Amino acid sequence: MSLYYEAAAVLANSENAGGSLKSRIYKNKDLKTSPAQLFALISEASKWSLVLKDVIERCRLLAEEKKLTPTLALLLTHDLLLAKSGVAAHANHVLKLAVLRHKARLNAEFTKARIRRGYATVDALRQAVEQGELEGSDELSKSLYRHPRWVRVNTLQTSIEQQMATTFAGYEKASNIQEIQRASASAKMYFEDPHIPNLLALPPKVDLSKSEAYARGAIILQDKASCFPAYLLDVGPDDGDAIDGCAAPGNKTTHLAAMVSQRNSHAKRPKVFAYERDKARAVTLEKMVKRASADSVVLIKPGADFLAANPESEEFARVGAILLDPSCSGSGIVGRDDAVKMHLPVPGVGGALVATSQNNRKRKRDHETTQGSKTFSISLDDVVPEETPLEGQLSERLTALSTFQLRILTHAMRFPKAKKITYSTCSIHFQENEGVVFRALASKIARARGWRILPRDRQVQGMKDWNRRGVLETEDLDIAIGLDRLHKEEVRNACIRCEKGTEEGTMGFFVAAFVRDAEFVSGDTSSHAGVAEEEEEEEEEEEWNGFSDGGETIGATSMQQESPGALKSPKRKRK
Ligand SMILES: C[S@@+](CC[C@H](N)C(=O)[O-])C[C@H]1O[C@@H](n2cnc3c(N)ncnc32)[C@H](O)[C@@H]1O
Repeated sequence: MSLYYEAAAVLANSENAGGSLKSRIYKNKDLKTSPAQLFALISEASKWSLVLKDVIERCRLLAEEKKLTPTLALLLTHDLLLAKSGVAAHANHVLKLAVLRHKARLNAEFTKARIRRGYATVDALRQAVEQGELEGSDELSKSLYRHPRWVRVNTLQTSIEQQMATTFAGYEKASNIQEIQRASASAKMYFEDPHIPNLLALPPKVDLSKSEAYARGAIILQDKASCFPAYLLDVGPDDGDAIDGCAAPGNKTTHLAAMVSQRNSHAKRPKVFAYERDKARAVTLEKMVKRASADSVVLIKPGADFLAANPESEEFARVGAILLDPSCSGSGIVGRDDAVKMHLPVPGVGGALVATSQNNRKRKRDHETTQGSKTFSISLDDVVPEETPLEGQLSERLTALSTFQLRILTHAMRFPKAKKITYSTCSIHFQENEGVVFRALASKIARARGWRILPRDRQVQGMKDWNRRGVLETEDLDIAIGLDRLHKEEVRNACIRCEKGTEEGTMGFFVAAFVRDAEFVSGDTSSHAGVAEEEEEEEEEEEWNGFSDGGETIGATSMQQESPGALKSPKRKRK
């Protein structure tokens, strides 16, 4: 019987504290029940919860059986009505008796619920539940544009052709993304993305977590927008090594590693240095990199602060490209559609009160049974969110974050051989996006080292074709001062945005790329580079106080410490 109590205890943590449902169950060594049995009960009961909630409320089960909580009632009713071997408890157990007493009424209400929904047989209803059709119609009416399940095919291990012939064999090809957004939530359909190579869109509840390809990292669940930075960086054979300055959990790192590997022969395959300041997140990064078979390309710097990386270090002498995806407000993040919703019955709601001529009580109307209903989402699988929305006073947070983001970006501009940088956030706020870009372009280091925006017409094809571009919130913004109208427009149009809840099916996102020409790259001839170095020396002490040479991390700060003060770089000890 511990099965039901333990399942109810797991579900009591609806905030998903401590990880996804799966990891919380499988990592809990104190459980008496088998993790597989517990996980199966919860995920099955949640799929059926929309129907069972209705059944339980109409039977007034909670009003009559005071020992049952809404969660216990749902789990027990599920097993009573739908599990092959019924309620898993001995015959006289108090919980089993509590539902068995109502078996006939629960069965009758279950039949009525099926008929009301228009399913001729239990098998037909079961199929609809499995395919998320009941939830689907509910959600579809709420939102026109459902968020697809984006799947990146990991070219370090496989190809899109191989995946079409195996993992997605039998899937129907959609002709546009809207077909995916409107399909039933677990329909076996795919759409090949026209902007990002090796990316597929699937309906949101297609369950790939049990597929062999997902388990071994051949496919990676990654939002379309999150694939933009590595693709826009467009690393080529002449770009040498790369850095991912803010790497965990590692989706962009492994994408970058795949692109670096694709474009270089094995013999001269460059490295990707992956910085992650947070030690716990660095552990996840290591796992993700290994699972994606990117460990021969990626060199992880666990617990290391990118701001403390010494650009002059010999180790980075070949770094030509830098990807920066720093912590941000997370305001573009889309709620997880793949999470399973648990609809709990509400005590005192429903009530199969039979109408009598005496008291003229009427059966409560359908809509009343849903009033006050409690619904929560549980995240079933182990996909790690890239960012967690940060809390606090928005304007203060934005000022602190954008100061930190600018420091990260201008630090990257100091790497002597770097000629490409992408800067991205999953934020929708101007201050963290175009605001940082304008400030970076106006910085002394950018001017001294010849950094400029990568204009739209020089971007890689898929990004050039993407129509949602940057915004300029106010014309007289101080950060845009010094740029003439045409240049401002060029920068705005070079910035790429994604909006959540649109027909494009992306999260809210921002990315821009910076480049500089060979004559500015140190060691590549040119008088410009000489002038740049002189100018830069002037500002060095004023703007960046550095750290120890050799890229050692000192005083790495944690995400929670990102107040403007805490975000200052540690001191550099000069030789
Ligand atoms: C938005 S997340 C990165 C998501 C990641 N790019 C991906 O696609 O999976 C930002 C990460 O940067 C890390 N971070 C923030 N500041 C850093 C710094 N100064 N040096 C290294 N890592 C940093 C945070 O701990 C966090 O894990």
